[in-house]
Amino acid sequence: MTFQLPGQLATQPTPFYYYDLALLDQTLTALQAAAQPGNFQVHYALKANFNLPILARIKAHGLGADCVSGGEVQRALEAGFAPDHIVFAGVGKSDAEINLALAADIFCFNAESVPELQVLNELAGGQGRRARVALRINPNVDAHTHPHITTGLDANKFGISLQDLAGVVDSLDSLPHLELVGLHAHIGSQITELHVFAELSAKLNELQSWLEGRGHQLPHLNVGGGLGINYQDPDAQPIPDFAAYFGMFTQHLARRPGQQVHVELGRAVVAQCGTLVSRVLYVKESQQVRFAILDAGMTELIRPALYGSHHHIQNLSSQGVALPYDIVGPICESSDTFAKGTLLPETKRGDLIAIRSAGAYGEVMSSGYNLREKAAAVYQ
Ligand SMILES: Cc1ncc(COP(=O)(O)O)c(C=O)c1O
Ligand SMILES: N[C@@H](CCCC[NH3+])C(=O)O
Repeated sequence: MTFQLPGQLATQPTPFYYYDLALLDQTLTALQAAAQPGNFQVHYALKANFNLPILARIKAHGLGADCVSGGEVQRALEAGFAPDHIVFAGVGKSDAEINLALAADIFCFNAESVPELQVLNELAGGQGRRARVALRINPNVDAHTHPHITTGLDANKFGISLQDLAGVVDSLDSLPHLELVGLHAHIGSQITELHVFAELSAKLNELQSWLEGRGHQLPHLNVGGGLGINYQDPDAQPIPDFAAYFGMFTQHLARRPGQQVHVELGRAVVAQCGTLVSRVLYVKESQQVRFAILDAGMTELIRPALYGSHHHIQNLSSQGVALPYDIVGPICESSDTFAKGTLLPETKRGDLIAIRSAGAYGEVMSSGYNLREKAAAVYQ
């Protein structure tokens, strides 16, 4: 499979995000084919991409929604996700956000600290409700990914550390408006070394037995998201290996009879269906470097500037001889660089450039820096 921009988009003003909805559908079909036989329930992590046409497809394939803000809870409801298919995580939920989610009667809050549990208890009581909570634990498992997107180590702000867990569980006795329904963990994103999920499972198994010993049965376990994608060669692997991902939990998680296991994938669902399409404004050759200056920049896709991330870049207009280019945007920052020394066919002003695998954490992280207009999203 090679990437092609639908012909009618060749005249679309650039930059824009192009979403291949057929690929999204194929991805969702493959995801559910891998999840359903093992009875895994997938809550899609809206933070990766919350555009309504994308959410409509995701909902149509039977996934739930994992949200990290009141805005995302509202967006999930607007997209038609049933409240009992919505979960809400986040280390800093505001009172207004908690009240909104309580009023909507969402399935579960993934709670991350004693002070948060206390506020949840008070606000649930104020609404005359009991809030279902899962304790997000910090298992201190290294996800072997970029440090900025590692979330399950002691040094990270996320979750309840294992040393504090006994105290947190004790505190539940004095919080009558909460109902403990599960354990939750999420150790990081863009994970490609799947053995880390075996380590996570082992930690969850230990904790589950310990909680049962204290009289807490858990109707559900939530193992988070994190499955990585192939940024180097998206055409070689447009659909992630979902079977391998679920296989890790089938093999290593000690699931109790009837227990639900939730996963919260974001990137693996939407990354490959999205492409940032841009045009070359100028080619500038200095003594050492040949720059291709695009009309898209870090304002449209910040991942390379923020994490040094690689995205596969193609010139869709040229078949010429390959030359090395530093591919940069128009923003007033030297970090506004998509790639250095990338080989592209000889490139000129007006050429269309595709920046691949941009469907997750692309458009959602865009900004108006330099008073830029938001890029359009087109769906085919
Ligand atoms: C709590 C939680 N769940 C799910 C996700 C989705 O992760 P990913 O896009 O890596 O699948 C994230 C983001 O890392 C997260 O923080
Ligand atoms: N924004 C990150 C992923 C963060 C995941 C959310 N915890 C990325 O682009 O890779």
